[in-house]
Order: sequence, then structure tokens, then C-alpha cells
Amino acid sequence: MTTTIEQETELLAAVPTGLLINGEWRDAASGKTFDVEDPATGKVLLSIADAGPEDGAAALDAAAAAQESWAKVPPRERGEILRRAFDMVTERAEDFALLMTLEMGKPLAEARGEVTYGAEFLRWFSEEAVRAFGRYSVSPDGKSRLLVAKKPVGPCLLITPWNFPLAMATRKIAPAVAAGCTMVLKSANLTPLTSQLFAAVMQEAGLPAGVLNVIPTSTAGATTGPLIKDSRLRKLSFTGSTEVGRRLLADASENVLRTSMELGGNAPFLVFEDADLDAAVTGAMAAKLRNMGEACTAANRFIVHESVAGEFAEKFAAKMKEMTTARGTEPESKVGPLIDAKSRDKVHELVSDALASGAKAVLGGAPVEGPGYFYQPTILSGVSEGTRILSEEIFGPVAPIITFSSEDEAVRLANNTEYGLVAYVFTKDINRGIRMGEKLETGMLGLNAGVISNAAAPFGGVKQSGLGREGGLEGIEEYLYTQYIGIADPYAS
Ligand SMILES: NC(=O)c1ccc[n+]([C@@H]2O[C@H](COP(=O)([O-])OP(=O)(O)OC[C@H]3O[C@@H](n4cnc5c(N)ncnc54)[C@H](O)[C@@H]3O)[C@@H](O)[C@H]2O)c1
Ligand SMILES: O=CCCC(=O)O
Repeated sequence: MTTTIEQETELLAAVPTGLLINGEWRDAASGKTFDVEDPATGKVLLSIADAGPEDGAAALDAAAAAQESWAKVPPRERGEILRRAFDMVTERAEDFALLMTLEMGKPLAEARGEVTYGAEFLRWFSEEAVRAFGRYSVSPDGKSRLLVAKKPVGPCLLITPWNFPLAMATRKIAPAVAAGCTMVLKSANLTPLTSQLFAAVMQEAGLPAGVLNVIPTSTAGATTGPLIKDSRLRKLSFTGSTEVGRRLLADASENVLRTSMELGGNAPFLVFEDADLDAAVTGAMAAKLRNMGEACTAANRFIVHESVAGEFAEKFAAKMKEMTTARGTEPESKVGPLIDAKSRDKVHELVSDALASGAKAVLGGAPVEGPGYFYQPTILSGVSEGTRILSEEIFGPVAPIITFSSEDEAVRLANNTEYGLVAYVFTKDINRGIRMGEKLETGMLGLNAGVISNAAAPFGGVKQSGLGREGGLEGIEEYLYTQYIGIADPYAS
């Protein structure tokens, strides 16, 4: 059912529009606000407070002041706050889903999926909060005792992207809460509303004042730059483009700040000659069209064995053709708008460049006429090596296909990128699947699977896709440091 204007207005009225600093919602010191737009219509949804450097400093003051007492809160209590937040987000799933659809554009069904995925980080880390164990051991020579403790790293700056407005925030906030860290969250300026609502839920779930401070801003660099150079900050966790991540890493080096970097991707999707082609097409649809292709995990290069490339392209195109583009609130919507005009133009630039270099559009190949930033689901065949579309993140519903004739060539093509986030492999040969795991230079691999994101798994990349892992047993470690205490021989006289 299409959502009504009344439903949308009522929901937007419930979203806090201020900055959250030390447990209070307040205006920006400058009094400035910025607009958040609906990418399907270009209309303004809401204006919210626009933090500047003064507000950033106030947020870090609050986080630094709360750190000592927050670290002393028993792990079980911290876990219970996260568990209550999980229950509350789940109860309000429809609100969170609609809000994400409004500000980011994804179809409602997908937004509901993100609520489930994003909430799961709250539940997972509510369980991990009580398992941040250290160890005690006897030294190899038996003469001393080794005590290894895990401690919260301290105040963190969390910077999130626009493409998964809930999950990218919970994937950082939940482990930080579990570990006993305080935070300043700089949400994405294109999609800050979901974080605003989520922060209100965290307050209601019992998170003490100052533990989570939220500073949406239209001036990211000017507002967060001074925080990164402030010695009270102990950790920067960033999710976004490799380009911005690289700059932040340079800034973070000044104080040798601990960092987690979840950056861009250029995922290869390999289809071998022995693959179940129907399963490969189902996987391709998920790996390409999830989030309209606006995912770091999106399949960016379809590398298909020459003997099955024609049949794969035909079957893939038949499925893609069924994908209706429409505002995400419409029941028929399978592909929502891209986030803004700049992103849509970049997608079209890459497609035009590939076509000019000899590729053929099996399907689509152009923006959709009319309001909003829609792009036609597109398949390109005959893309040649060296074309821009194979080396840059597309971030749109466009699938370029290239072919290979041997396993070695497939591996060479797949690894021919500075990125290393995820790869997808479709084959019925288990040994080949294992070989691919060993040969592909990525932090994650989908074996006969087109989506592998899971709160219980370590998400992250190698090469220029980043540093560190989010989720899984590893996720909480990013917010803990290890302290070793050497103890003299308790039997020595
Ligand atoms: N690896 C992952 O887990 C993952 C997940 C989601 C998105 N991404 C990547 O994110 C990118 C898309 O997101 P985006 O367009 O929001 O990325 P982006 O790098 O433009 O922005 C990410 C965040 O950084 C902020 N930012 C920008 N410049 C900054 C500066 N100088 N100082 C401080 N903050 C700054 C933005 O306001 C936003 O909040 C893609 O490259 C995608 O692959 C990666
Ligand atoms: O955009 C990248 C994040 C995608 C995910 O967590 O599945």
C-alpha cells in the first residue's frame, strides 16, 4: 500500500531536529540549519540543526566527561541498554523503514530489511558486551604471571555514510556501547534523519547523557577536523569513500589515533562455466540491485566464463527488465532513485564512457526522465579491460560484463583493482570455491551467494577498502585496547 502524506508528515514531526549534546537536544551555536531532501522528488523533508566547530567541541567535551563513569557501568547493564534498543527499533520497524525510504530512496521492502539488519547489531553486541574477556597465564619459564585485560579505548568519533542510514550507525554505536566507550556521531548530511530518530531511541533505552552525542553538519571537515586533532579523542571509526578515508587517515596520524576504515569497493562477481546459471542470476540480482547498487558490496564487475556469458546476460536481462523504478513508498517500486543528481550523472558518465569504448547496452543505459534521480537498470556486455567503469565504483544499477577463458585469467581480472572488500564466486566445484578463497584478494567472499552481510560476521576489506572489521567477534575489539600486567612470581620468597 502506498504511504499517505499524513503518515509521512506525522513521522517527520517525530524526528528530533536538534543536535544531541550531553543528553539534550539543542540548536546549533550558530543557529544555522540545513535541508534534507527526498531523492525521489527533490522536495525538502525537514530542516535540521547544522553543527559547526563550536558544537563539535561541545560534543567532545560531553563525551570526554562521561567516559570514566560510563566505563565503570557493568557490562551486563550496557548490554541490557542495547537489548532494549533492539526491542524498541524492532517495535518501531515501520517508522525506521519509512524514514530511510524518504531520506535515502530505497524501496520500503528493502528498508525493512535494513531495519532487521541494523537492529541485529544491537542484539549481537548486547550479547558480546559481557564477553570482552582478558586472560591470566603462567609465563613460559614459570617465574611470573601474565594478566591481560581489555579496556575501552575511550571517546570515539564515528562518521557514517548515507547509503545505509541505520545499519552503518548501529554497526559502530553498538560495539562502542558494549565496550564502554563514549561517542560523537557525525551522521551523513544527505541522510541524517534516521540517526536522529535512533539517538532518541537510545536515550529512551536508558543510555546516560554524554555517552552518545550526535552532530549532523553540512560542514563535515571543518566540524570534525579539530576533533581528530584533539588529544582527548582516542578513536576514529569511518565508513565512506576511499578518497575521504585516505585524507582522514592522514589527519589521524598526527595523534597516532586508532582508526577503523570501512571504505569503497569494486566487487568482482565470477561466474564459472560449471555454475548453476539460475542461481548465479539470482545472486547477481541481489549483489547488483540491493540498495539500487549503492552499496560498497555491490557487484561492480561481472566476470563470466566465455562459454556461458551469452546465456547469463540473457537471463540476467530478463530479470532486470522486471525491476520497476518508482519512489520507494510505491508498492510496485523495486528500484528507487539514486541519492542525488551528482551521483546519477556520475553513473551515466561511466556508462557513456563504456559505450563509447565499444560496450553494448543489453538493457537500459540512460537516466529515467522526470522528477527524482532515477537510473534505468542497465546491463553492458563486451566491456573491455581498462574501461573506467571496471576500475571505479559505479554506485548505481549498472552491470558491466566481461569474459574470461581460464581460471587464472578470472583471478587476474578479479584482483586487478586497488580495492579488496568482497568478491562473489559461482561454481559447483567446491575445490574451485576454496581455491578462489585463497587466491582472491578480498576481506570477504560470497560463495554461491550474492549477499553475505551478517551482524555475526566480520565485515571489512583489504587493500584500499580499509582497515579493521565491524560485526562478528572482531567488531568489539575495535573499541577495546589490550593492557598487559606482569606479576612477579607469587612463590618467590
Ligand atoms: N566498506 C564499508 O563498509 C562501506 C559501507 C558503506 C559505504 N561505503 C563507501 O562509502 C561511499 C559512499 O558513501 P558517501 O558518499 O557518504 O562517502 P563520503 O566519503 O563522501 O562520506 C562519508 C562520510 O564522511 C563525511 N565526510 C566527507 N568529507 C569529510 C571530511 N573532510 N571530514 C570528515 N568527514 C567527511 C560525509 O559527510 C559522510 O558522513 C562509497 O565509496 C562506499 O563504498 C563503504
Ligand atoms: O555499503 C556497504 C555496507 C553494506 C552492508 O553492510 O551490507
